[in-house]
Amino acid sequence: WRERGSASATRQESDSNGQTHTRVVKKGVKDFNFGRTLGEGSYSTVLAATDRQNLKEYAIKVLDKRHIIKEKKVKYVNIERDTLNRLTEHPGVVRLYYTFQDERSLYFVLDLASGGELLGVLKKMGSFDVECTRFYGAEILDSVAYMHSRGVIHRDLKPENVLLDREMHVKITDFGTAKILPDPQKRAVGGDGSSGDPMDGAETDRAVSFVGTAEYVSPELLRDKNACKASDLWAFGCIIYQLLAGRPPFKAANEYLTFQKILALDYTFPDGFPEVARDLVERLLVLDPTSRLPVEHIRNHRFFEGVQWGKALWRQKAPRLK
Ligand SMILES: NC(=O)c1nn(CC2CCNCC2)c2c1CCc1cnc(N=C3C=CCC=C3)nc1-2
Repeated sequence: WRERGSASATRQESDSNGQTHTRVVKKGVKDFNFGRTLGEGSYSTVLAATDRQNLKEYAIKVLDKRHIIKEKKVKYVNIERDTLNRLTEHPGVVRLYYTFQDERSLYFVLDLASGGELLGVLKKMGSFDVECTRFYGAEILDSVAYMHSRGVIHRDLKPENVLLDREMHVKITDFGTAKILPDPQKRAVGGDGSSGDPMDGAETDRAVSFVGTAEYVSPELLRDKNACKASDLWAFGCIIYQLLAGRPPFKAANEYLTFQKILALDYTFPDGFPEVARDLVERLLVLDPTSRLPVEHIRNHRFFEGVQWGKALWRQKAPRLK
């Protein structure tokens, strides 16, 4: 399994002539103290870990090689690693520092988000007010816009995958089901490396083997197996609704009934749902992905009036959750 990621440690060594050389040393399991389990997947476990040399804390995703091969998931593991290697320059995305392996497992050394899941905080609060929804909505949107600009569709955006760091800023995770778009430079597109086309990434000719989490799945994925950038914006609309209402817009007794509600756009706003947010959600929860509000128009929507986008957003103090 070819490894990627920057060298993780260096050591100064002198040779017989007294010459000092810098040796690149790959870290390994013995360099970490492993702590609590943060999450479990069908072929991976995520553990909190501390680097014994510099005491830095990480989340280390341990993937069982035998299980990956048996479950035919090698492609997904490579997609996840390649996706994470593309998304290294944004504060809102969990960063992959480096990987290493041993006989049995692969190890992804990742940012630790010690604040847990946004969903956990939402459950404690019941629902967020407009100010908190605006802040967390802005950080999620900024992170999704960055992913899309790097040719990545998340495809399973949901409050469980929106983590919080120590300062309660957003860290989006779980790219195991992400989709990497063909390099737009190879197609006639605009200069910023992103086609800007909401249908970018639509899989029209190949069967899509993955469907996200029922409550946040887009109608196009259910109807035509099309996963495109606009599918992440549908999930974003569901998240904005859920932060303010305390529940997702489409939820039924089982997955099949939830899918029927999505395809029929069968949802209502609770009394007291803020008008300005309602207008934004109504422009995102649109059945036709090409008619959904694109990222730049979302940023300029009056719901986000006063938000300082870019670095300033990530430098400000997260609002006290009340
Ligand atoms: N699948 C992953 O890559 C992954 N899974 N987790 C834990 C999951 C728990 C269920 N909801 C989705 C995330 C992580 C990561 C990346 C790296 C990562 C970094 N920090 C945390 N932190 C947590 C802290 C408290 C509770 C859960 C997660 N978790 C992860």
